[in-house]
Amino acid sequence: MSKKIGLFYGTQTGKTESIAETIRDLFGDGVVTLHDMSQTDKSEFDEYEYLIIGCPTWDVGELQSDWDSFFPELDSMNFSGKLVAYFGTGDQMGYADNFQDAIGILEEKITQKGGKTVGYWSTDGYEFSESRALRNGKFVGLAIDEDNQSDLTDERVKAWVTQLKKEFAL
Ligand SMILES: Cc1cc2nc3c(=O)[nH]c(=O)nc-3n(C[C@H](O)[C@H](O)[C@H](O)COP(=O)(O)O)c2cc1C
Repeated sequence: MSKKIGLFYGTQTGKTESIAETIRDLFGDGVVTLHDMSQTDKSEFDEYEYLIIGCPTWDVGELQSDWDSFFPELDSMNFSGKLVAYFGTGDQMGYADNFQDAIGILEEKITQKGGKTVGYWSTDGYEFSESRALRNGKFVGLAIDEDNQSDLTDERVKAWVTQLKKEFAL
């Protein structure tokens, strides 16, 4: 296995895809390969020991549809030995009781299948009521809100990528 990072994302209206492209660019040439879950086979995960998982929350607390279709496949996959970082996009005002649930759902399953989570993210600066993405008071990964806080996106993504470079020990 190489020290390359596979970034697997789903998107409905393009916001998560745009963040995925920014993350790829910030890591620099040839480090991150993007995989759109609308056209991804589970064997493609085998190529990486470093993974970034991107998923927006849709339909009030649900996975984006491509991740939703793929979800049962995770049961037959093995993430042992892999470091896994998560990022989501969501709407903390419109869906305050389900903010970023999707990355919480994916992290729970992938951790059960042996993945080790990196890239936890503080909840400072967000206002919401409930989220399945919380672990010990932090988000399981980067929480982006393009609907209400797009002005903060660039600095959040930059800070998180800097953090990940250390946690992935690249
Ligand atoms: C019908 C609908 C349901 C949504 N449900 C949630 C939700 O439960 N939690 C959340 O955080 N965001 C929710 N959102 C906001 C989206 O996750 C957000 O706009 C996201 O950035 C879309 O990403 P995409 O463009 O990559 O699909 C919802 C948006 C819509 C239109």
